[in-house]
Amino acid sequence: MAEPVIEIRGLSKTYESGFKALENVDLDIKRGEIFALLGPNGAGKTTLINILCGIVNPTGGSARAGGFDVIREFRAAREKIGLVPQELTVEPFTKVWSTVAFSRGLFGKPKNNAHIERVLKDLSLWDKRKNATRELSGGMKRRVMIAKALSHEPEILFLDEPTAGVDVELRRSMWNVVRGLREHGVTIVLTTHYLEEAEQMADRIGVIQNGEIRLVDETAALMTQLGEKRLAVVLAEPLERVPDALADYDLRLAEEGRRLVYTYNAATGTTGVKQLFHDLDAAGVAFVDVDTEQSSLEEIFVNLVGADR
Ligand SMILES: Nc1ncnc2c1ncn2[C@@H]1O[C@H](COP(=O)(O)OP(=O)(O)OP(=O)(O)O)[C@@H](O)[C@H]1O
Repeated sequence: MAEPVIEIRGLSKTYESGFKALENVDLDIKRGEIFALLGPNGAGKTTLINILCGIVNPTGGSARAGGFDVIREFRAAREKIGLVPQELTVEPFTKVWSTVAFSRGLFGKPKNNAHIERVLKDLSLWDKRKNATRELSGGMKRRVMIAKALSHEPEILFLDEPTAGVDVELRRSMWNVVRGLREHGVTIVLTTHYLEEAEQMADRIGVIQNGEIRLVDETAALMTQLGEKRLAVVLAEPLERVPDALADYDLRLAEEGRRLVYTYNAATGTTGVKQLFHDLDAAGVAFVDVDTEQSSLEEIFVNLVGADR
């Protein structure tokens, strides 16, 4: 495993109200990966990020970011981190260049115009550098927030729901921006409830629910290990019910009996598809076409977090 850039051990948070927002979280984030923290509202995603950024104090456990303890070595750890919070908070009248350069100054870093220029170019904001932020579109403002978070050359970038309330086109362009940042060596941790976003963007996904990490895995492995596949057989003649001869298969009729849907797990090795075709033939069920589909992360997620979602 690549060297972890974030190490979280037994981290817990009970708020003063007595509410347990995090319970005994263990998690390593690898250097250079895009990690998606996926969970329903109130799962504890922001609490976790806020602890790593020194905004919330944990009530148990420890965490290190970029090699520094986030509490005992707060300043050093914080310098390694760029945070893009959920809410858009840009100063309306300040010019893009100044607002980004100013953020760098807040970390006590010496001026570095070449770095600011590179960040603005990476985020396609270079042409807007002389504009006041209020003259920008919502998507551009969000990119300004990212530029600010990158101004002090952090190793780790936290994006708390980077595409909340953003349209599909902008969301896709944001995904490209984030992938580009990874190519420049930044480790990215993002929170999302958009499953598609985690699926499209992340190298690994951690599912968090009720303050506990339920599962961490490579996105691709998650998809195949947990992914059920479905085979839809398009029937020549609609059926009223599944023939008794096929009762041993996980079959259901769809589209008013015009499709017979077979569910199986592709990861188990034997799919049973060949035998099913044989048995369909033997039962005198004629078909004209087939399609397969793999379950999306959405379904996996719903199966995992169930009714609490
Ligand atoms: N200051 C606080 N005092 C008491 N409870 C809090 C406080 N901040 C957060 N919580 C509670 O902790 C839980 C986790 O909140 P958190 O913001 O970490 O969730 P989240 O996963 O980021 O949710 P969302 O996806 O809605 O942003 C929630 O039930 C929330 O109400």
